[in-house]
Amino acid sequence: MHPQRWGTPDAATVLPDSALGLVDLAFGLQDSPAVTGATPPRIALDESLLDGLRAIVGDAHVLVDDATRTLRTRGKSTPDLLRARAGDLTDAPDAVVRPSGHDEVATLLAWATEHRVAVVPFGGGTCVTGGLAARRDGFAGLVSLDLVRMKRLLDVDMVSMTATLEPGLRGPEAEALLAGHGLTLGHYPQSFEHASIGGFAATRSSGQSSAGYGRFDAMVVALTAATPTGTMTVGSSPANAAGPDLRQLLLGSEGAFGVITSVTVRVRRAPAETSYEGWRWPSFAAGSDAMRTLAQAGLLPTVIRLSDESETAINLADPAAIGGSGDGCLMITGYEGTAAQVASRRAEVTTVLTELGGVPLGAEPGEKWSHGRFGAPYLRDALLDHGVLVETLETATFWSRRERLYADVKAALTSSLGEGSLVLCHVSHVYETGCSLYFTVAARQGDDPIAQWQVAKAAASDAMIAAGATITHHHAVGTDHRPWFAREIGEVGVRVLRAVKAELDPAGILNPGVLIP
Ligand SMILES: Cc1cc2nc3c(=O)[nH]c(=O)nc-3n(C[C@H](O)[C@H](O)[C@H](O)COP(=O)(O)OP(=O)(O)OC[C@H]3O[C@@H](n4cnc5c(N)ncnc54)[C@H](O)[C@@H]3O)c2cc1C
Repeated sequence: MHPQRWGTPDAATVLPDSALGLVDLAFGLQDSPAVTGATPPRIALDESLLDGLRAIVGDAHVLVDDATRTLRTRGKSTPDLLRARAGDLTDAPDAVVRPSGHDEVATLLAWATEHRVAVVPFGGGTCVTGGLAARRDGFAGLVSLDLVRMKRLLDVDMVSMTATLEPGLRGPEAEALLAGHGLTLGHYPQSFEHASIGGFAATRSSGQSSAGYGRFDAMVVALTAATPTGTMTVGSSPANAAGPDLRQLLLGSEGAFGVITSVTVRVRRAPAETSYEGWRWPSFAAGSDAMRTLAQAGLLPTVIRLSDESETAINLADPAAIGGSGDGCLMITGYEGTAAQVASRRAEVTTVLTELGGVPLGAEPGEKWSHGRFGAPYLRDALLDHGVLVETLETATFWSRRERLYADVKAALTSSLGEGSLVLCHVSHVYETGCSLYFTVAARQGDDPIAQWQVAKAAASDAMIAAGATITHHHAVGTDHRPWFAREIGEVGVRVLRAVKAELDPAGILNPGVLIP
């Protein structure tokens, strides 16, 4: 991936004149070019430590060149991109180390413990919560443990419908391997094209088809992790009552407890048919109530998302048509499966949504959404180029608190970003008992856009905790969410996590400063 932008340069969004005119009107166009030619700081690891790494993974897999170190610096949140655009590479690792498999990872962790070297597991690098910006003070150096060589499909069990994957597989690579067996995982976060299997597990990711396939953590039946004090293999059966579920200790552990070296997931037959369509609702509340009705009746489609009035009006999915998308609230529904499954679920959903007052818009909005579903992050770069601050955040709550959460977070963002800012929202994931709200903001960049965003983010995070919601539904904790995470889980929860950390990583070499409050 480009070190200062999302994805690949070929896919970059070029804003059409119509959109540029609207951006100018809303925020005032300001040229905001990225600094080029910045180099990472001096390598802190001395030659004998680098030789130690080389002895474990081989000379070719210990990389210390500027370009590789730059590419493994931080993740892809807007503050990460703003720092990268400003030429700030202070979080660059001293070396990038690429193990070939579980045993080399385990040896690396033992070596790092002995030599007090901090280790940051690196999957796809799409983290948006500071989970790749570990603390380095008190350590002899910091290495990025890049899982890029661990890309095998280790096993397929067609009887149980499970597959065991190595962590370095990116979303499309995993899907391509599974497609060879007629299977799919069905996990499509917006970062799908670049994020990895290990990253999905380590952050408890949730994809756009979560209504049909479930969150990533719900797909995982077993996993193996190398920790500094030994290997943990968990998940001996589809379900059990053998004490607390230790899979859940590793899922969402963000590289702070161990490095996930294989993941066994539940898989499904690749869908023979897919069909996406749009619905219009008179209000966000009416559309949300319809989603709740479907979820509680057990009638969810594979994909369901609902934009609020502002997001519907702005129509971010299609840069060529920004600002031109009509009234009310747009809902996208999608169906995947056999032709019979698609037809029957679509008929059931259509009956319920029509009864509740939804207006069917046909296939066009659905197809447009499906076509552009991985493209929106490129729009952020185009807007950053023109001096617009763009960022997202997400949360989740129970249905009975949805309205308050929406109002409070929106008010917090609007008042802290000031007049002229845009705050957009959609319901991104739906459950029987509640849903996730995903906010996108845009504002004119001030002199210090990172501080500007941090103020807004803190206000929104306070509002989430005050409303009894979670600080994150699927982006994870990283470093950015740690203070609010501590408030969410309470003092005893914090002590439990610290105790686990002390047991699995007594020297604290794994992702220092990430996750654990
Ligand atoms: C544009 C954009 C869109 C996004 N959309 C979504 C979305 O729709 N849904 C969603 O859930 N998230 C989304 N994200 C967030 C991000 O893609 C997810 O958190 C993803 O799961 C991270 O995977 P990764 O492979 O890139 O992990 P990385 O960014 O490499 O790492 C994330 C964290 O996990 C740790 N880690 C990585 N691999 C391992 C491993 N094998 N063992 C232990 N620890 C490990 C890292 O140290 C880090 O702390 C989005 C991000 C961006 C930039």
